Amino acid sequence: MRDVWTTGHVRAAEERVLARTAPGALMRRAAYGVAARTAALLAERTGGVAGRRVVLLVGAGNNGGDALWAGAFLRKRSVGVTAVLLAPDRAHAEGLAALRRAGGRVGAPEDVDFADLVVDGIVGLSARGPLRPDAAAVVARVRAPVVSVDLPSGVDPDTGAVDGPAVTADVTVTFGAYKPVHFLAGARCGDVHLVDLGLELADPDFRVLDRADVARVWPVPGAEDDKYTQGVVGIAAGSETYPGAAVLAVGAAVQATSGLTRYAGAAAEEVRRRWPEVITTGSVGDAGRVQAWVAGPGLGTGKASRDVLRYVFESGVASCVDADGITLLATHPDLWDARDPDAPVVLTPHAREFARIAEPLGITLGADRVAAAVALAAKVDATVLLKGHATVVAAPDGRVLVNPARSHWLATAGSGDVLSGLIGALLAAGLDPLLAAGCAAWLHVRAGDLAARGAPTPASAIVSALPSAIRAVLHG
Ligand SMILES: NC(=O)C1=CN([C@@H]2O[C@H](COP(=O)(O)OP(=O)(O)OC[C@H]3O[C@@H](n4cnc5c(N)ncnc54)[C@H](O)[C@@H]3O)[C@@H](O)[C@H]2O)[C@@H](O)CC1
Ligand SMILES: [K+]
Repeated sequence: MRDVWTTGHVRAAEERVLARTAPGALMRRAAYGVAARTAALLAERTGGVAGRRVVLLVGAGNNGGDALWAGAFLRKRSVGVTAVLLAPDRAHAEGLAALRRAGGRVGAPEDVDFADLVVDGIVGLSARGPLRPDAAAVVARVRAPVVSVDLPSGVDPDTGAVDGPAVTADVTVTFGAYKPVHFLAGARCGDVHLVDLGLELADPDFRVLDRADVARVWPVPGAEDDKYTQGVVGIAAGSETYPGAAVLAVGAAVQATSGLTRYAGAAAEEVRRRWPEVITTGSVGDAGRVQAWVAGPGLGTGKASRDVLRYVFESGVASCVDADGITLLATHPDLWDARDPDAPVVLTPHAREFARIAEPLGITLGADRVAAAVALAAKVDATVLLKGHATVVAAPDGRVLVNPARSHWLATAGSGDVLSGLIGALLAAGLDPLLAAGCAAWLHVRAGDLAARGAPTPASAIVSALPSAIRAVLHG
């Protein structure tokens, strides 16, 4: 589990440490970490360190100070270091003096063309908005690998939003704590390394699950278990027009756990043909007992579908409402009245579905995707999984998980149906809804990677890859 704090919290914690450490000590510790990673990347990309040319892009604040100090440390390893000062009269004075003492020089934007590696110290925690034109012009020249100090300049530290020129780093060296940008805009950051500064921080703004967290809670049958004790999930999905959504959601549920899967709907025949272990019926009322429902994928938005959703809400068990289910809630908000308030609901909107359901409630999906998900979760008292390149899962009590993508092959038709089946199976197994959604998103990404292996993948191949992904989770 990695804990992540927004910049306000990091800054406050830094102030407390600064007050009790020698002036400049924290910055040199941070800069030493940057220098170490820069040397490692130089060695990896060019086969050596001494004699290589590093250009520092130095902005007006302490982020630039870190870069200048890092340059001074690199000089000790005989690296040729040139600083390009973007705000010459505001460059960090001690850092610049240290670089000069160490034999580094101040150069011009053209020096970037001859760099073996560029260190981005343009802007850090105080960054607001995209790169300014002078900084953007220098960054546009960069062809060498980039190490970003704290975060890639031009990317919003707290939301990961990019709305103009910004740096794309190969490596980011950050200090004290992970910030939202590292997971909400992971692709901009490259490999992220954390340098410990001994900060004391309270509860994180969000968390990121890792393999061990998923392994700890993924349902594994014990000696006393049978198909019922592991949780029965019901899938209310698919229609005559869209039987595929049912087959995919059911397939994911069947492969996710050893609990029983039931299916209720118009695609019973197709489901049975593909998944003979599933108990199928034509309607939710005849399905029998379940511990959780998945309602919505390919279901349609007519009267019959509304009745399905109402039945699911009234049944008093946990549910995952996806796709057409979300649209129904947006167009017929009275459906919420059927919901047993003790039964947890997980909503899994993509951006357009999110807007559909949230805007009438006064919540807009802006740059801050985490804030939007948290607001909707609190408003409708449901766990909200907001899909995107970084999946945000917000619980109604304010806890948040973020699950970054590793590639974008998962953005394919039917992929969401697979995710909803996974969530349903984990809800039925009794996982806390936040963890059910978070672990499902995590496994979905890994299965997507296994299925795609660098090429487009159909969603049915993601379903097929689930057992391998679970094996990798459980057995390392
Ligand atoms: N506070 C501390 O204790 C520590 C801070 N450290 C470093 O200090 C950084 C924060 O330093 P500062 O608060 O001085 O601020 P920054 O260095 O992040 O920003 C400084 C200035 O950059 C300019 N700027 C803002 N947005 C810009 C944009 N889009 N394009 C171009 N210029 C822009 C503004 O004039 C801003 O005041 C951290 O990111 C980290 O690198 C580290 O040295 C560790 C210790
Ligand atoms: K930076």
